[in-house]
Amino acid sequence: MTGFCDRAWQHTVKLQQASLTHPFNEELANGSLPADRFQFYLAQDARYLVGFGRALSVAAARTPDPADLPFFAGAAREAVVVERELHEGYFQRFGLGQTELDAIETSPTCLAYTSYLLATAQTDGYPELIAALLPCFWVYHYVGSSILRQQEGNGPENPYQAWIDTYADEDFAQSVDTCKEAVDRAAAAGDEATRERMLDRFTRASEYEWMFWDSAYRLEPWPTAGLR
Ligand SMILES: Cc1ncc(CO)c(N)n1
Repeated sequence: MTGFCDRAWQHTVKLQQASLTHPFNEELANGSLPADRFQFYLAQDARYLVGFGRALSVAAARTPDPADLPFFAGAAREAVVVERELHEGYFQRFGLGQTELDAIETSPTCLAYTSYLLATAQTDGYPELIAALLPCFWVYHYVGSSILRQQEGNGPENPYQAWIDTYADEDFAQSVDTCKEAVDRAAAAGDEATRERMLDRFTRASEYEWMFWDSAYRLEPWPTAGLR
């Protein structure tokens, strides 16, 4: 029998494919992505990761299965500490200091996605929350590992290689598997209405993943910025 996660991926397969072939990721893969778009992405992602870490901490606190607690608490730490180190490396490489970062305003999409995860953590049940958190792992590993596979053997130095390697990594693959197992268990323990809501949260988060790259590629401004 196929589990919830396999069905959820099938349900969103067009979206996942579109994330992979988005110009942001195609240009990241061949190294041609303009630095300002990657810098904008990093500034947004640094803020996103704090919200993601908070939502993961809520999942750790609320899991009915103590065996899942170390995973969610550990993932919260990874999001805030380890991925932050990846960012720091890039901030140095691009000469981005706190002043430059502060000058990049949190984008509408970054705020929407982060707020969505925090609202889900606050108001939804545990199964819906972890279904919303799963694409954050799965989509990144899918994109990172697909890019790495495409790159096989070719090789001038790509400035984005550290990013690609982080998400293609075996440790990150392990996180995807652990999260999928927790989501499949929560889906199996719930009723059909719960699974419907889980699918909705999974789909919405997958949409936000696509939008996050798209918004960085467009250096998404606030349409109201001129009205302040
Ligand atoms: C937007 C986004 N989603 C997922 C990840 C993976 O942790 C990330 N760094 N940023």
